[in-house]
Amino acid sequence: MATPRVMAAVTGSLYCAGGSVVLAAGLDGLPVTPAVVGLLAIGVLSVLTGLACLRWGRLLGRGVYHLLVAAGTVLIAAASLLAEHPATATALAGLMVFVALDSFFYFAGLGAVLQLLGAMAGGTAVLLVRPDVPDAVPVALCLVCVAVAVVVGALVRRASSASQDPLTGLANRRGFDDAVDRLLPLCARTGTPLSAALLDIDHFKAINDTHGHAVGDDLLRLVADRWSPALPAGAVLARHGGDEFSLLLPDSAGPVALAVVEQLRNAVPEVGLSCGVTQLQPGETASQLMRRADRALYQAKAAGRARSVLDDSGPDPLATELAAALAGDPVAAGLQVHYQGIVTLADGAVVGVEALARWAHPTLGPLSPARFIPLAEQTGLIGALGAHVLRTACADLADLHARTGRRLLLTVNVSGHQLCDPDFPDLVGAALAGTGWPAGSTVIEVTENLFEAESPAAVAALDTLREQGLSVAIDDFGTGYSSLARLDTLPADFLKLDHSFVSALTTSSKRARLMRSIMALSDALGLQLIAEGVETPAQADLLRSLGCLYAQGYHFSRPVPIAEVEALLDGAADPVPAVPPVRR
Ligand SMILES: Nc1nc2c(ncn2[C@@H]2O[C@H](COP(=O)(O)OP(=O)(O)OP(=O)(O)O)[C@@H](O)[C@H]2O)c(=O)[nH]1
Repeated sequence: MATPRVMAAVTGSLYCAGGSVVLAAGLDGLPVTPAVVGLLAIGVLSVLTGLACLRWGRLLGRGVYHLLVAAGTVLIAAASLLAEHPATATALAGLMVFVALDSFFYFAGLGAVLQLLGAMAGGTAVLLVRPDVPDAVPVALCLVCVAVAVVVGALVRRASSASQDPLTGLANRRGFDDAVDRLLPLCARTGTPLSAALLDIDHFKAINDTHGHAVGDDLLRLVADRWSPALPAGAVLARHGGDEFSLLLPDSAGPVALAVVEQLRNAVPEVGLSCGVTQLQPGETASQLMRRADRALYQAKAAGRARSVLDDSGPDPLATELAAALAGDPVAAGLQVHYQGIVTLADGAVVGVEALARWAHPTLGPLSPARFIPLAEQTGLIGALGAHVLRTACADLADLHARTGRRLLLTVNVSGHQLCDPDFPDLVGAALAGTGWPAGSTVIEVTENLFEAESPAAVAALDTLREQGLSVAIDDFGTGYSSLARLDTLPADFLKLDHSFVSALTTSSKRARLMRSIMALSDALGLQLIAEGVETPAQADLLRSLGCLYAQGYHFSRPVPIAEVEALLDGAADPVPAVPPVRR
């Protein structure tokens, strides 16, 4: 049977097609007469109904489609009656074939037959009242409608058997997936609960091995036969595969679903069953729901089998809050951007800033980025968060430039996930264009691991960004496993030396020698080095003596809001405006 999405697409398309035919018939009948106006009105109404159906039809219940199909019959009959020429009337009555198609595609049994009879009666009646149409035409129309209905009905039956498990007669995995796809958006929209469960026969392989597959098959049939009549209304039971059954329970919250599953287990006391139950969480996809059911099933098995486990672990509430903050007003929700100065080691002058996401949570207070950045990565919110940081930072620095005349270098962290989004370069371009901040003063920071993963999409995005005039920095350099020999092939302009490397500088002479070598290497490759995590004057002095030009760290400045960045500029050791590092 067709899903709401398919019914919307088919009904919408057929209404548009039929409406266009009626419009063409109306325009053919010019000059304007009342009949022509009527035809044009029917045509326009049909096309508009079709477009509305294409847009919103998937939200409608099956009952509304009965009305839409019946309305189609009425509109076609009216158009056929209004047509001036017998050939036009016949052609328009021929659109009843659409009704025959819909009836047996969407509905089963009496509902389908009544719709078909209505179409045949309507088409026959309007053609019979016209003396200029031969009597054989309505007969032919009826035959064509019946033929279409029979063929469509047979095809639908065959297609639905593809969704059925032949052994138990239950839905198979495909049928179950179709049911989830149908019910999940409906429950999400109406806010009614939806629960899912996986029920697995314990040690079924041993039953097969000991008593043979025929006994195993009998057991599967027995389970299905006992369960089917015990299910609550609206429940969908499927054989998910092998000895695993899946159950979908609309209108049931997790604890209710758990009780239903326990009843099912009790209905077959001779069979050991492990079950995982879970309730749909807001914003969850079908695969996330079933993954949690699977996790609960695994827990039931791990706890010793022959039991049910309810997985009530919903998504992290902070993720839900982060999603809401990013979708609404991120600033009001406390999402901020702070800036850590990048200085020239020679004089301590601030020449750039790294933009860093901060979350001053309204109730929990300031949250560590280690708490919410990985969460954003896991939940796919990192793109929206990164876009917010980028836009804010560009606007803040453009504003700072307008007020002080100081053009700082802006570095922004970007994850592999963001880079692999094909729209990312356009998003960056829009942020720059929208704020007037120049590409030449912007650096995209990516971690070394990105290149280890050798993601071609990410590397291609970096190439595109560099073509747009931005620079690229390899962040946390020294923590990954990048071969030094590969450094010359990376699309990068800066190396940001990780703080763990910097912190060991003053305690290990080997590190200092290694540092000298890295500087020589990066110099030879045209990469500018920025030392991160400089926390003590000794580290700064050593880096300076080794010839390192740029650094950042608590020794120079902590990350601060934009309002305090100006003070960093004022407090710079050298009153001469600093020149930011540029791409070579
Ligand atoms: N009789 C029969 N056996 C099937 C059918 N489909 C799959 N199987 C068998 O079902 C068994 C499922 O194996 P497992 O998933 O390891 O199940 P189990 O032995 O119950 O293991 P646990 O679930 O961990 O207790 C396999 O031996 C399959 O060959 C079927 O249609 N009929």
